[in-house]
Amino acid sequence: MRFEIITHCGRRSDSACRNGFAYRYNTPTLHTRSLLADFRPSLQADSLTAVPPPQPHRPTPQDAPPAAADYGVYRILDASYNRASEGLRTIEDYARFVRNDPALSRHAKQLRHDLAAAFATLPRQHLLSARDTPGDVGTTIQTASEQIRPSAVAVATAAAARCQQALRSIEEYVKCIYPEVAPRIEAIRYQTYTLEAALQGLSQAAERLAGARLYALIEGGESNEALAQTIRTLATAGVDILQLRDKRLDDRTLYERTRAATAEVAAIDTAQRPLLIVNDRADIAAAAGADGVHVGQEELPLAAVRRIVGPDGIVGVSTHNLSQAQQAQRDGADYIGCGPTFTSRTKSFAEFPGLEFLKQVAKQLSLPAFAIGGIDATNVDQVLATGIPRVAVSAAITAAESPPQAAAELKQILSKWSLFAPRT
Ligand SMILES: Cc1ncc(COP(=O)(O)OP(=O)(O)O)c(N)n1
Ligand SMILES: Cc1nc(C(=O)O)sc1CCOP(=O)(O)O
Ligand SMILES: [Mg+2]
Repeated sequence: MRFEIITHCGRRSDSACRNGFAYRYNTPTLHTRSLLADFRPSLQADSLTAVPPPQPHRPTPQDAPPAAADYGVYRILDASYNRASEGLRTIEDYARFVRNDPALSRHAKQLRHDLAAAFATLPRQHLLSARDTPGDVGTTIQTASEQIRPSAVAVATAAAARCQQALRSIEEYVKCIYPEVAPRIEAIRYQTYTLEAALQGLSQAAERLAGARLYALIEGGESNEALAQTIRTLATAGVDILQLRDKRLDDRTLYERTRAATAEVAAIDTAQRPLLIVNDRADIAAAAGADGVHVGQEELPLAAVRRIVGPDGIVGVSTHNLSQAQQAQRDGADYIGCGPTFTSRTKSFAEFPGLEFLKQVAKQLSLPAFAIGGIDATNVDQVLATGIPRVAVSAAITAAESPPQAAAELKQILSKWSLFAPRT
């Protein structure tokens, strides 16, 4: 992604930009947030929008009672300020309580404070005295779309749009009385576009993970086309996450298989598109454009993996006891594998934490947890009874006479259970 610092907006008079920098991102991408993190050191410590610190409000001729002609402008500024602040708070709540994302939360909170600082330079008593909620003809105007909010991210996205509109209104009308405030509002408005891009981009992968029940581990197959065919049939059968796990392949072949798998998954209709995870290799996952990587207790630590796949990459961690599961959650894993549960045809183990471990995880952890190890349609009910509604399997599907049929049967059993069973 490329972005530019605009110090003199050619299309507007110098005065409009004299005091402020506007940061405009040309092509917001999923990595906007990580770039912003890189860019932040050059911004003022206490603000995301590089603007002069708020000057204390000094009496000016404007502090005389507002001229009748300005009364309506103060009403607009007061209402739009409240709308923008409420919108930023709504985004912050989503980032903090739904996404558990500290950077996104901090970004929204800082913009709310930047907006308050910009308004601190306006005479507050004029804004309050112009407020006339009972006389506001707009309070009863409702549209049908305002009542439709299908998901938490839809709420946050609608809040971002409302916030941008309110900030644009402030930016234009404040020029009537305090033109020097307009560039500060413009800089905040551009930051809300970055927020909106991050909400959109991050939530799609996170929401698909949150809704995932059936996770299949597959090998690289004999060719890219054979792998693509496997991906198509398992996605159609309802597999939510595909993990490319093939210890036989050299790096070059694993990379090529992952590239082919990434392209195949991208061509699948959104409603049936599985997440694509690479086993062990964060470098290959990142280089090939997969959705993420799965690492065991002996692979790179999560912090190192996160640096490779970036803040938007999905990172799963294998866990074999409650302590490892709790540590993975503390480290910021997006999901965990919990096993081995039963004897596996794919990998041998000396110890089996089994169903007891699953019960502990179901009671004490909040991130998505996939039971793994020897699970198939004959014993999956025992897993579900522990309170874990998600499973990761290999042989139950790949060694079945009809892998898509085995996948569909497992998915049908899993779909009967809520993903968010109450913790007993
Ligand atoms: C979903 C899921 N859970 C656990 C594992 C096991 O990963 P790991 O311990 O790294 O062992 P290998 O798969 O590398 O043999 C997994 N791959 N996926
Ligand atoms: C790769 C792997 N890891 C496990 C763990 O417990 O960490 S169990 C396992 C094998 C999963 O294959 P199947 O479904 O055929 O048993
Ligand atoms: Mg591994």
